[in-house]
Amino acid sequence: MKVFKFGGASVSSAPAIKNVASILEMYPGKKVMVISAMGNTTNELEFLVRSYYKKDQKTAGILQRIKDYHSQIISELGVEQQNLGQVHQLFAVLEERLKRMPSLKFDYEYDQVVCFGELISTAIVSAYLNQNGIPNQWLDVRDSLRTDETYREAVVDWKWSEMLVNNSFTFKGVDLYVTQGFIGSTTTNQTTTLGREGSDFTAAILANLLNAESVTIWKNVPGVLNADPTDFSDTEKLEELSYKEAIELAYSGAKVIHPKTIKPLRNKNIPLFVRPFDFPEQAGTVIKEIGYQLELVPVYILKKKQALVTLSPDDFSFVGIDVLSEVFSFFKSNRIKVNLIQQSAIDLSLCVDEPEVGLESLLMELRKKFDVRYNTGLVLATIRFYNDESLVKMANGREVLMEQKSRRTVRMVLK
Ligand SMILES: Nc1ncnc2c1ncn2[C@@H]1O[C@H](COP(=O)(O)OP(=O)(O)O)[C@@H](O)[C@H]1O
Ligand SMILES: N[C@@H](CC(=O)OP(=O)(O)O)C(=O)O
Repeated sequence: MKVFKFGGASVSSAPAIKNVASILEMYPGKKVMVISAMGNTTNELEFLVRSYYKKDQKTAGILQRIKDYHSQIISELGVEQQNLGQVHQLFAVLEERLKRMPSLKFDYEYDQVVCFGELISTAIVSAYLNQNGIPNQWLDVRDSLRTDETYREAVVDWKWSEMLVNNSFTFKGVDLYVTQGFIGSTTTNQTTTLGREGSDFTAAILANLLNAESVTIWKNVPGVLNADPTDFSDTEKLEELSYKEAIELAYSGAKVIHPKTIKPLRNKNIPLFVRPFDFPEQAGTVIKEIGYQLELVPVYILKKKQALVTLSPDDFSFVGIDVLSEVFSFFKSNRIKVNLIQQSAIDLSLCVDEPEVGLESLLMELRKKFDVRYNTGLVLATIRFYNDESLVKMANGREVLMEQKSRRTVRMVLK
C-alpha cells in the first residue's frame, strides 16, 4: 500500500485535477490519497474566519467567492449534480456555522471553519474520480486522526489514532481511499488542524500507522532542489537525501516539505518520494535511510518575515539560564517560533518569526525587565554544505546582522 499526497497546487483547477486522475491511472494498486484544500482556499478560509469572528459584513461575500471558485472547478470537471450531495452538504454546514455567534476562542473557531477547505476538495475529487472510472472511497480523516485540543497546532494522539486508522482504512472491497490532509479531531469530536501546510505531515502519519511501503508527495517542482526556484534561478535537483538531511532542510525553512513529515517515516523506514505532478514519469527526489555522510552541492534556504530581537536585562545582570527560560516561555506562550539565538554576557539576541500583528504590543511585556531593540523584515538564510562562493552568493551585498557557523551549516540573519 502506498500513500500519495496532492497539495493545493495539484488540485487548484479542473485541468490539475484531471492530471491527478491520470497519475492515479499510471500508478495502479492499493493507495491512500491525501489531499489539501484547492489552490489558495486555506488563505481564503482564514479571511473568512477572521471576518466572521469580527462580525464583519464582508463575511458573506468571502464565502460566496470560495463557493464560486469551487463551483467553477466542478462545472469544468463536469461532475454531475447527483454526485455532488456531499459537497452541497458541506457548504450548507459551513454556512450554518457562520450564522452562529462565535465563541471567545479564536483558535477553536479557526479550526472549525478552515477545515472545510480539505473536506470540500476531497469530496469534489472523490466524486470526479468515481464518475470517471477510478473507484474510491471518501473517508473523513477526523474519524481516525485523534489529537489533543491545541487548536491550530494540534498534537497527534498516536495510540488512539493507530487503532482508529487501522479500523477505517481496511482496504476491504476498495483499493483507493481519498482523505484530507491537515485536519484531525479531539476525543469530543471537535475539529482540529495540525498547523499550516500540515498535509504532508498527515500523509506521513497515515503511512506510519498503516505501515505503507512509500509516500509520494506530488509537487509543482522536479523534486527537492538545492534552493527554492522562486528565489534562485540556477537550481539543481537533489537525487536523494537522507532523512537527517531532509529534516535539517525542512526545519531550516525549505518549504517543499513540512518539517514534521520526516520523523514518522524515518521511524518506520518508509521512503518519501518528492515528484513533479507535471512530469509524473520523472523520478523526483527520494528521501530514505542513507548509511554514509552525503556530500551535496550548497543548499540555500531562505526563511522570510523574520525579526531580530535583542534583550538586555535592565539591571546589567548576566543572561543566565533563568533569563533564557523566562524569555523562551514568553515566546512560546505567544506562539512565536524562535529560529536562532546568540548570547553574550548581557545581550540575548533571538531571530523569530515575525507575528502578523507586529511585535510592538507583544514586546511591551518584555520591556518591563529588559532593554529591547529589534529589527523586522529580515531574512534568515541557511546554507548547508557551504563554501566561500556560496556565502557571497547568499549575502548578495546585504548586511549580515548575525551569523552562526558549524562545520556544514551557516546561518545568517540578513537585512
Ligand atoms: N528546496 C526546495 N526545492 C523545491 N521546492 C522548494 C524548495 N524550497 C521551497 N520550495 C517551494 O516549495 C513549493 C512546493 O511546496 P508547496 O507550495 O507547499 O506545495 P503544495 O502546497 O502543493 O504541497 C515550490 O513551488 C517551491 O517554490
Ligand atoms: N491547506 C493547508 C494544508 C496544506 O498542507 O496545504 P498544502 O499541501 O497546499 O501546502 C494549508 O494551506 O496550510
